Amino acid sequence: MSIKASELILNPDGSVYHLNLKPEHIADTIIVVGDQNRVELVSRHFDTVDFKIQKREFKTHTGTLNSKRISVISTGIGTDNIDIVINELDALANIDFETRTIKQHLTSLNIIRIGTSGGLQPNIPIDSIVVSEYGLDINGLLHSYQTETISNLEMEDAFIAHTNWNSNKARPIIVKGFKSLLSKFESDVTSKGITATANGFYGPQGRVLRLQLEDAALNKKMDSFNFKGVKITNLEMETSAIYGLSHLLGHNAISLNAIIANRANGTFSKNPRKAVEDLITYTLDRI
Ligand SMILES: O=P(O)(O)O[C@H]1O[C@H](CO)[C@@H](O)[C@H]1O
Ligand SMILES: O=c1cc[nH]c(=O)[nH]1
Repeated sequence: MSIKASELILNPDGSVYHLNLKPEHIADTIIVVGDQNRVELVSRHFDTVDFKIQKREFKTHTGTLNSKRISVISTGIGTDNIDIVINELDALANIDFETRTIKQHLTSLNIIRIGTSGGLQPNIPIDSIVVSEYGLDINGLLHSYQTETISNLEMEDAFIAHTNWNSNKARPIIVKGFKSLLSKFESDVTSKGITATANGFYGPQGRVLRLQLEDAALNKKMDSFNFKGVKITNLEMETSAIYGLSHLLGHNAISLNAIIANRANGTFSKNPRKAVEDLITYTLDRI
């Protein structure tokens, strides 16, 4: 069955709607970063960059590193943007744009997030790296899809009970990471745990400037959550959607974050750019 023009939207030049990419423009290994200025910080390590494009916040560079073809794409901020990026990347890999039909042989992409994040545990140092063992959706995005196969009910129920989760909010979904990529990217300089993915930077991450929070104790309750030894390490805005959509579409993903804020101690990195550059080097050394 052919996918309608209103569902799979292609630009007049045949590229996919938001990313502005054609299938030949992406590699099977794709680094995703939030900040469009980070694309260049990654691709300047490549041996070659043979393709560059940008539309809105979605900037892509594709090239080679040690003979391996790699793309780096900026997602902008938030799971709403991740929904666009992962669905359009999957379409580029697995839908025939001529016939608008799903390909017989599907390609599994390796998607690697290089992000920044706030640490929740007091003992996770500023400027260190957290590898996400799980993504915790406290933003609701994944509820638009059929999540029975990817959710972890026992863990989610324990989180809901521990935090006395407000039932007016979307039910949290906890998605496991991908074993092979986890073992490739974790080391004795990384911490690992659950990455909570919020749908905002201020209230949704427990920050107070002028507005009071619905649940002022939520960050503390997340800090102290412990499910069979697994704790919530950090808060950011993309990982749960990357993990959830990657599982559902048959891709592999890993999320690596430089901890630039420590929410438990109230501290912020003195040099966040260096923390990000160190994470880029760490990641590229292991690809
Ligand atoms: O630095 P990036 O990758 O954008 O990640 C983090 O920074 C942004 C908020 O400042 C959010 O996107 C959050 O997830
Ligand atoms: O605290 C932080 C730091 C970076 N990004 C976030 O989403 N939160």
